[in-house]
Amino acid sequence: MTLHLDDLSVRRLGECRYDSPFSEMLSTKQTSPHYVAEGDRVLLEDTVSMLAEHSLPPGLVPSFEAAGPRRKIYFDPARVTAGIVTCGGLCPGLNNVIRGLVQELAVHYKVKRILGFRNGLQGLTAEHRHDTVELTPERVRDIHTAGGTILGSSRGGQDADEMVDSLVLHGVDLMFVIGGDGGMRAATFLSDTIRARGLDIAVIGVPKTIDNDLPFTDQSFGFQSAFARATDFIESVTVEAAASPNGVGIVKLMGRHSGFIAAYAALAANAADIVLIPEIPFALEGEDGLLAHVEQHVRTKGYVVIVLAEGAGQDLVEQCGLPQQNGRGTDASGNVKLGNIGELLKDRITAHLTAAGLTPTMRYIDPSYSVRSIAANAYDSVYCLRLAHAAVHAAMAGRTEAAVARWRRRFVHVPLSLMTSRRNQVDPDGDLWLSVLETTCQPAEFGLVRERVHVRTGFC
Ligand SMILES: Nc1ncnc2c1ncn2[C@@H]1O[C@H](COP(=O)(O)OP(=O)(O)O)[C@@H](O)[C@H]1O
Ligand SMILES: O=P(O)(O)OC[C@H]1O[C@](O)(COP(=O)(O)O)[C@@H](O)[C@@H]1O
Ligand SMILES: [Mg+2]
Repeated sequence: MTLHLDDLSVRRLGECRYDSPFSEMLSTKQTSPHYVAEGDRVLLEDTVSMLAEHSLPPGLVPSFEAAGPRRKIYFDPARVTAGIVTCGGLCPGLNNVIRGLVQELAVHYKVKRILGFRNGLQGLTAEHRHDTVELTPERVRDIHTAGGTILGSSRGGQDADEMVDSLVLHGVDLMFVIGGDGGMRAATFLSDTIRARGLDIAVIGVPKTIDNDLPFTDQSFGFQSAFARATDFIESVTVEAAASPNGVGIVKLMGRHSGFIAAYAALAANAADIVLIPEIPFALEGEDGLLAHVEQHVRTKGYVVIVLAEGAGQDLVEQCGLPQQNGRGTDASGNVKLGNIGELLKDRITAHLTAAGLTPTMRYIDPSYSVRSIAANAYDSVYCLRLAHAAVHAAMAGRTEAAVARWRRRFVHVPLSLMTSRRNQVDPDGDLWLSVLETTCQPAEFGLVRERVHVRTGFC
């Protein structure tokens, strides 16, 4: 993918004229080093070879604007109303982000009115727009101890004009959209309409996805909590498979198009023999196919453990799955409904091993919702809080059509257009996948020789 310098710049609503009330907290006030300097930017690329390739003067080196508090802000905090919405699938840490936004807005910027829209973007439709929740520090004090989102979430398309009408009706100046790829597209859609109507509303996205499939962010919040939980299931299935004659343990994890949860959980458990992800197609039959490898493990070790991302092997489900295993159409948000690769593998492995005289003891777990509905762990709690702080600073400083993200371990502003420009996936030629191969000792390909596509973020 090739980027231009303009792609990295974040839109500003206008000149920042107000002193930040944040300065009351910082002892050195206007000169505090905590304020972000105008020229503070975070490099897009961090390898010497990539930087050398460009050999550009510093002002032209591709970089993101650093997030954080500004001395001067765009909005007058005393007059501001903020809105918050959570969209799409659940993810550990949603409540932490809501809590962080509310606390930062109310305590440090002294924003008096913060509205939560209920049940995702549905809450911005004409029918539901009056069913909002007034959010205060007291209301959100303990919400981070629970998974899910106190605001509710949903999938499904809404009319942008109708949603912007709701923002206008409630007098919303700052809108925080906590969502995945769909939510970031919806935030773009909202921003386009706001801009077309000449309204002074900042839209800031907080990228959310347990699949870790959003680009330009080191790792999405909640991901670490989710894969830690997934690890427990791999450990249980391993114990079961190891204790059973011809044991076959299969854990199917979420990951529509990206196999990060499967890869990380498999590494953490360090017990899987085979990891299958959407990024790497595989064959069932043949001497290098998956079934032959499964049989070999059962013959030599006595059992086999497979960690499977739900989006893996979709071509196989389509070609040879039973009708009830096939995915059909799309969900309300337009996401492809996946076929059930877990059920297909269960059936095919059982048939194959039985025919080979190794009647298996099948232990198949699909823990999907139990993985993403938990509360954030300590690491993600910190991460969510800091993302929320960055989001509030960005919006108060009049940044819009942008998401806050952590890039190269710094918090930055990423234009929404970039956030939706590509999908973050496990690079089959990268070091993460190599670690999986090193740990499982599985072959790089199961019966299929992959066409090698070199994925990297280019710049011109
Ligand atoms: N291209 C789009 N334009 C406008 N709204 C969208 C678009 N894609 C998704 N949305 C909306 O964003 C919300 C969240 O999307 P969804 O795909 O369900 O979850 P996520 O944000 O977790 O990816 C849904 O209400 C959906 O209708
Ligand atoms: O919530 P649903 O509709 O059952 O969809 C399940 C999907 O949601 C996810 O958990 C996350 O998707 P989003 O974060 O994009 O909403 C996927 O891993 C999974 O495929
Ligand atoms: Mg999504």
